[in-house]
Amino acid sequence: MTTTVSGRPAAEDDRPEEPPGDPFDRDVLPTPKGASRALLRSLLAPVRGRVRLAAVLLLLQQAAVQAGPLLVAYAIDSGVPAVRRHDHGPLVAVAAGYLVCALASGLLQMAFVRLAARVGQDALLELRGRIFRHSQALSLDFHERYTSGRLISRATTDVESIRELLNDGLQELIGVALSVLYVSAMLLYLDPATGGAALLSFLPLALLVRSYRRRSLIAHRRRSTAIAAVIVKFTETMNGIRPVQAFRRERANDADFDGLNRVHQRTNTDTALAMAHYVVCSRLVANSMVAAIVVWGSYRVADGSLALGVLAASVLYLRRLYDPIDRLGMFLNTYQSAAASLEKIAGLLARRPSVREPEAPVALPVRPPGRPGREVVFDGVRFAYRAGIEVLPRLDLTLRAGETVAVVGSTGAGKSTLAKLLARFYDPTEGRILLDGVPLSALAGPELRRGVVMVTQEAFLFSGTVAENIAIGRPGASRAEIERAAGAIGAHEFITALPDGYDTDVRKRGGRISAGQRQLVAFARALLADPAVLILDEATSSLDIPGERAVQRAMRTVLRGRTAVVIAHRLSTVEIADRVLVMAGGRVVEDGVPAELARGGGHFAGLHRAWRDSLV
Ligand SMILES: Nc1ncnc2c1ncn2[C@@H]1O[C@H](COP(=O)(O)OP(=O)(O)OP(=O)(O)O)[C@@H](O)[C@H]1O
Repeated sequence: MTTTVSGRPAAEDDRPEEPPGDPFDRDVLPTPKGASRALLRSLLAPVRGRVRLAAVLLLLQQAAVQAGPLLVAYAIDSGVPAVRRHDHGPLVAVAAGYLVCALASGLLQMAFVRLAARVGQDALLELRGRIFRHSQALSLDFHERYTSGRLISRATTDVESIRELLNDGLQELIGVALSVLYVSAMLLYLDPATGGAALLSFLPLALLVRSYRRRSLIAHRRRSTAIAAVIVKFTETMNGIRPVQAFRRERANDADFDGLNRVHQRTNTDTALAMAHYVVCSRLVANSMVAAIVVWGSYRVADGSLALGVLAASVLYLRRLYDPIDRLGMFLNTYQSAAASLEKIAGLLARRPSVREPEAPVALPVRPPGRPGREVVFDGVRFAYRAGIEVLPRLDLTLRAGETVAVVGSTGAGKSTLAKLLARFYDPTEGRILLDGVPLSALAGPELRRGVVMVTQEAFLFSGTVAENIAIGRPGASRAEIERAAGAIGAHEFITALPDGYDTDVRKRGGRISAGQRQLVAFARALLADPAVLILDEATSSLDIPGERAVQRAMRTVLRGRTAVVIAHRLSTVEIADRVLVMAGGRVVEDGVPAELARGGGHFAGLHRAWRDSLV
């Protein structure tokens, strides 16, 4: 079995075309063949013209650089004998030529670097934008499994390694390739025997490069995975800093982080070791070759079959031939790092949203005036998050337009799943969900979001002002509309009491807005959105009595005049509902008017009694 730079078996590192198990357990998602290259091509396509111009600049710059030793040979073999004849012309011409070449090479280099930097930056701007847009468009099931830490790693460290390739790496590669071509041509021109011998030395060097590329790609893949793991741990810990501190998880987290950090350090060392191995071996080959050619050339100069100037120029050219081999190592290092990153980004960009926009969207029928909300039908709906583990076995359910439906049941009963299906965060595995007779899957995104809105438990606030947070419900809403919505919800008073009123930044003065107030802002947002169907995942965290009353009042306002589904955790919420659904094991086991069900002898009656007792 072959072993890798870090001593682990190579087999486990081989490119996972069809990796066993869950692809999300790995950092590299399955990528269609050639996707990395296609991605790079598509990034460079809009700047193709400038890439060509940059290549021409580099071509000319190399020609200026490589003219040096030829001028030296001319100076020794023609200039010096001419000086002996008191003819200074050739030597002056050599000096002038040298100066012109040096100047031209500097200016061309500067023009190239500026152009290449602009090309690289344009391509990266596009790539970062693509990663963001694509990630945002991917469905919830993807985000639940991929994690935001990995996405951050893709958009930062992976993009950064591609930046290095575009900025420095390509210049290195083109520079190396051109100088090898020029130098080989010059050597062959000066002395075909020496040139031929130098070219032969490329054979062991090519083998070295091949082996280095393989080792280094493996090392870089591991390194990029290790960085992502560090970022994932970091973001997860900081996002959950409250439970971390509440449960004194700091020590355990330190230990976990230390472990991941060390893996990262080790993978970094692995990439450096692979590079060092290559550099040492390539220098050994290069130096042995130069020594051999110098000895052989000296004998040829001694027996008169080679001019001294040609030997001197050949040795200068040989040095220039082998110098780029180190630089080639640098380039390969950058390239493999970028290739590993490109592979991961391509894998991410190859994911398609599992919840797709319809190809031929259908509009919702116009609501008759005065009719509140829309009718919702779950038609033979079955659902599994993961293949084989069915969470909703089969659901046939009709929610009448304008009805407020409370959904209750023990934890894991499937309440949130039902709500998320109705909000089309997921598509049913089988069956359809209809809104006034139109399948959700046939509604275009904006139409769906106007039709169905879900307010989640955590009542998330985005960075920005309170007014901006409410306006998310209806972009473009006027300040008066925002204030009216907040007033209807009963949030106006607390908002105006904030230091900058509606213009208070919710993040900067973090924590200033309490849990109950956050919910009120979320309700105001929903009221402004004015959807036909509102889904509300009631917060489980208990508020103080005035806070609770304010939220209850606000809830009544926001639910009025539409079809509403509330995942209820409180008796007071169930009591305002027209209908209650009791769920167990993914099925609706009871369905009726709350007061009637409470009088019966089923699940809900028990739950109702327990609630009442807890209030006494
Ligand atoms: N993202 C997910 N991936 C896989 N399984 C999930 C996912 N979300 C929920 N489940 C599973 O689906 C089942 C129903 O979960 P759901 O969240 O709908 O229950 P719930 O009634 O809303 O519970 P709770 O009141 O605790 O929120 C549970 O067995 C749960 O483990």
